[in-house]
Amino acid sequence: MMTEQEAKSRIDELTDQLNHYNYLYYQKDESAISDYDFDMLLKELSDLEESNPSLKRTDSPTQRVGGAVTKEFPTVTHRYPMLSLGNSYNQDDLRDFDERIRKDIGDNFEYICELKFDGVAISLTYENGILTKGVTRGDGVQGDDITPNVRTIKTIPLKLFGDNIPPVFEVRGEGFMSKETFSRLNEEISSKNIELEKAGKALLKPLANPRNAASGSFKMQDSSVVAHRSLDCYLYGFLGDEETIPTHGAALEQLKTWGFNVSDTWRKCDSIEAVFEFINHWADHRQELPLETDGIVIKVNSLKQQRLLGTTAKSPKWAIAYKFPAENVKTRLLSVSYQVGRTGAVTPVANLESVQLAGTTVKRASLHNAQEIEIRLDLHENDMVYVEKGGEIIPKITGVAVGERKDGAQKIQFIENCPACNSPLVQIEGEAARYCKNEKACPPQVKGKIEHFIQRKALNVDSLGKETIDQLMERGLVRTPADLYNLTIDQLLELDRFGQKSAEKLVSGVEESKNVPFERVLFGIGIRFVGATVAEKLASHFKSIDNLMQASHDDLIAVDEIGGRIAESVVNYFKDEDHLTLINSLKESGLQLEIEEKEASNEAVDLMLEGKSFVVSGVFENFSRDGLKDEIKKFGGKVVSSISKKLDFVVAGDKMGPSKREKAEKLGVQILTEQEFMGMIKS
Ligand SMILES: NC(=O)c1ccc[n+]([C@@H]2O[C@H](COP(=O)([O-])OP(=O)(O)OC[C@H]3O[C@@H](n4cnc5c(N)ncnc54)[C@H](O)[C@@H]3O)[C@@H](O)[C@H]2O)c1
Ligand SMILES: [Zn+2]
Repeated sequence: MMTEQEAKSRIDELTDQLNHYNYLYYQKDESAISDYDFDMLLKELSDLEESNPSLKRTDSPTQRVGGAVTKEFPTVTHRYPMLSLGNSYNQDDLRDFDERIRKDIGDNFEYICELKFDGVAISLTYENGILTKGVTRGDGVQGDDITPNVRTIKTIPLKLFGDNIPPVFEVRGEGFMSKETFSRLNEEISSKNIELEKAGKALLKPLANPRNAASGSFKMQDSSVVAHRSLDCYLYGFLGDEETIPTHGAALEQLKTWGFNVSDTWRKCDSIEAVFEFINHWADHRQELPLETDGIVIKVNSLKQQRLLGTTAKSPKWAIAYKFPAENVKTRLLSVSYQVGRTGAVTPVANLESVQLAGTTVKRASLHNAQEIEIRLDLHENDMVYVEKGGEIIPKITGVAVGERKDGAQKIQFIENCPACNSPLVQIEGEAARYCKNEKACPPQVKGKIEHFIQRKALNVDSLGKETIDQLMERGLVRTPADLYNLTIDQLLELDRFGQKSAEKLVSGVEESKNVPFERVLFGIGIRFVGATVAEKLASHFKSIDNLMQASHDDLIAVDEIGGRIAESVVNYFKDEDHLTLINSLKESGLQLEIEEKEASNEAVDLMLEGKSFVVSGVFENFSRDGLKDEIKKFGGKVVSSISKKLDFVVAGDKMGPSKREKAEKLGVQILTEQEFMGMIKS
């Protein structure tokens, strides 16, 4: 237990600290700590105050809305105070909330659940159907009159149409910046910074996150600049003097009919369990929304019951926010390391002080390229950085807490030499990446080429693992993919952790890869820009590696979907002596370097699918979708696009849509697996 003295000093400390964070957050649009950390400190303060009521300060952040009015705009007193919301982070908190409500109004009530849009609260006043005022929340009692800025939002109606419009009323909503606009603005800043950097001028600061960007934009003096920021707004509340609307849900519907932008994501929930379902759904899907959300807002539906429940000084008792676990945290940059890929592209990776983010421990974040490091983020050694988890697996750094940078910290400069082989790096015109051009001797590039060659979509030698490749390279047994075909069991037995069984398995895996069709071999040799699909196109057009090697730039671009960049890369590839040696030795080892020519015996191909119609759906292991269609046609079958009663077969691959499957089943169309189809055409 704390002594009273300890409690007092902690309460003082927290009060000052949180008031300072509020000041930065609401006045400067800066987040010095994460929202989650802020909320935890606030909770600590509120718990301490509860057990020591006499120590509570009059300026406590637990008692008031965090913002304030500014001097830049006229001040407006709100007709109805604009409050904050109570917070919760887990189901228990929500059950407590539900219990409190039951105690006050009994069991007969419903909730409306909405998304908690992450922007800034605004209040709009309409008089005789005309927008007359747009005001910020300010300190909750008074706000800034930002009407000209609010008018730049295209989805806010300036004049209302419809029935039953009250003579005077207020709507509340969240002004926000979409994720797309946020990235666009940051890209603009980034390209301006390239010029500023060239001119030796001070760089512009990138926007830290959409919320702070929206808040900063609403407070700008020049509304034409605000207009360029393409702000938007979702409305979620109606306030009027007449009691004409019975429920919150009805109010949302009414607002929509009057032309307000109401997000369709809200739902009525008749129990706290249904609320949990709503939360779980959006926890998985909120990344798909065009704007950021930081939680869910749960409100008692009946406006009469809302009035019965009332409010505290800071927030309504009939509503609560549930916040998603943090997906944006701040941590320290420890160092930047560089990785060299198969193509020689060097990618920087940030090593971070490990931190919990959305349920996982994060130690690394991708940094993309030199421009990202030096210009967009302007990273310095030991910077505190904001890390965010988007859809990708590797989190990314979204911004830097510039205020916390240590004096004299050095700017981070992208390396000039390859970290693996020390060759000078080069920048290719029109590309953001820097490359190590020592492709034949730079170890990670050599290794990357072999890994590319043996992957499933290429030669599919799954008995060869990364560590084995390392060992084979170290012992000089393998330098190019062609060397794989000369490996002997005896050589393999020399390797660490290799027994007779694994050695045999590897050799037979390599042997089997000789049956892999030409297009996959072509993909496997790893010509730049020749991915699996391009390889297939080239293979089916040129039929053999010999024809392809003789093809000119013009021959190549004459092929469907082959552009100049690919053509140039192919032509250059075959100019290299070492590549020709590789091809020759693959040929000698007996790999498939031409399409098995079935045309010659075309007459002999049984048209065993003649008169049958097929729909092809999903992803296949042995064919591309087009390849499979060709196969059907070759055997006399007909490929159609939609499933009907007349259809004979559906060939179903991986990821076939469930609705298609359902339809086929309903119409009694026979569904074939890839294997079954292959069985049909086997002669
Ligand atoms: N990182 C920091 O330094 C820092 C500092 C201060 C505050 N904060 C964050 O801000 C929070 C406090 O801000 P607050 O007082 O604005 O409370 P809040 O953001 O937790 O909740 C109230 C606000 O939610 C918004 N909202 C979004 N969708 C809504 C909907 N459908 N219905 C109703 N309201 C909706 C409204 O703007 C409303 O004013 C803190 O909990 C903290 O997370 C962070
Ligand atoms: Zn290198």
